[in-house]
Amino acid sequence: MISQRHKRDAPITNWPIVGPWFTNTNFIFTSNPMNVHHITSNNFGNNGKGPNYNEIFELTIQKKIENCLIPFLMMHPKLELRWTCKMPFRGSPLTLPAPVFLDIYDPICLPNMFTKLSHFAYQKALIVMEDVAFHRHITPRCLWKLQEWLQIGQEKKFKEAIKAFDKFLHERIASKREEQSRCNNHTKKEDDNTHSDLIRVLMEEGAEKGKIMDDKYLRDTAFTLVSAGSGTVSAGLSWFFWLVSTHPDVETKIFQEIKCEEFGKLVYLHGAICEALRLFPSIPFDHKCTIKSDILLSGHHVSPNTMIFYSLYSMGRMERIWGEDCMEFKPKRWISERGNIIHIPFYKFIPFNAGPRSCLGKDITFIEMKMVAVALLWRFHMQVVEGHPITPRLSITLGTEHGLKVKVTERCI
Ligand code: HEM
Repeated sequence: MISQRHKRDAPITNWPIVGPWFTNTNFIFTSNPMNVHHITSNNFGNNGKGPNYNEIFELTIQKKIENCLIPFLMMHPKLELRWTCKMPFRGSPLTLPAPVFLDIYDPICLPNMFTKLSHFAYQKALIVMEDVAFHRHITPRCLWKLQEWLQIGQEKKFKEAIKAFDKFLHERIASKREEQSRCNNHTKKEDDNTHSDLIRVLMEEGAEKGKIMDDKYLRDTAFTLVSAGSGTVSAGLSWFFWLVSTHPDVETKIFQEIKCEEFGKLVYLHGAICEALRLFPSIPFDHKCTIKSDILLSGHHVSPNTMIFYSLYSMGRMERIWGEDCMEFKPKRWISERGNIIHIPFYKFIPFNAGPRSCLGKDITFIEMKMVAVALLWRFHMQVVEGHPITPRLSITLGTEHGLKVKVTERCI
């Protein structure tokens, strides 16, 4: 059972908030699934991200598991492992999206262990960018704009982080261009032992069409995918493992399922991942901004240029949506009597958002999370270290404030 402190079973609410003109505060907070359905899908055309959005956000999986994750854990038998960083699975061998998309070396990854590389700087830069973006949501625009102009405080850190992340991406692009020209000079394709990754795929796609993809296009695409897919998956994995380690019955059932079923049929594991993302959605809140005036399905009138905030975190914990056991981690709620996954519309199960602007990485997320869960739970038993505080961390992504501390023991299988 999850702490009642997080429970949100108050009536489905809509709160309009209008502040003084100079604070640019014209918000509505809603947790009504019908309103969310209306703004994300039915009346999608009327709800953009708002004029300030761009300012706010200036901003071969199997191989990876086998070469990095498993060797890392096997090297540390009876390991008491603590992912001390704020995002436990970040900067650890489990940070998959960037290595997969950008073919970067991972210092912990065998055989790169002894190579001196400091690519984790890009992860730190991403965390700073997310924190500052969160601040921009809760600070009056005139204040953070002033900080930006004076280049002080959070805004100074933001500029430095963007610069560091850009440097990292441009280095990757330059190295891929070099690799490509080396390959072009080779006549035999068999000699090509370079890896396939996002940048290379985009370059090759351009070459097939007779185009050269410019650095800006490559940088922007890589930036979107790495920033959207890095912290979200790491946060989802952290909460998933915390929930599984604190619910031994669930761990046993997942283990039994992995033993008996093929990867594509892991229904109970799928339910457990949905439950983890329901209770701890990696992106805890979202917003839209109206273009023209509108009437929400709850009957509320909204004027143009109003920010409508909806809490994905609260909506995952509401009795009216999920029933009396809404605070329980219950993978079974996702499984029908016939043993299939129950489909729940996205405006109710909201972690990936709903409508045309929903997450493009949903399918890859389930594949990644299942692969990591199978690889780890099959070989290792994880036990959360008692007394270590587990508190959600407020940012654009919902990490754990003090990291996750678990004792990892190899199973006898
Ligand atoms: C636990 C994992 C994930 C969660 C919970 C999640 C959640 C979300 C949410 C809530 C949005 C909407 C954000 C908004 O309205 O501004 C979004 C958008 C997006 N996500 Fe994910 N995401 C996850 C993983 C990923 C991964 C792994 C990728 C890439 C491979 C990805 C790529 C994207 C992209 C490109 C968008 C922008 C879509 C658009 O604006 O049209 N996501 N995601």
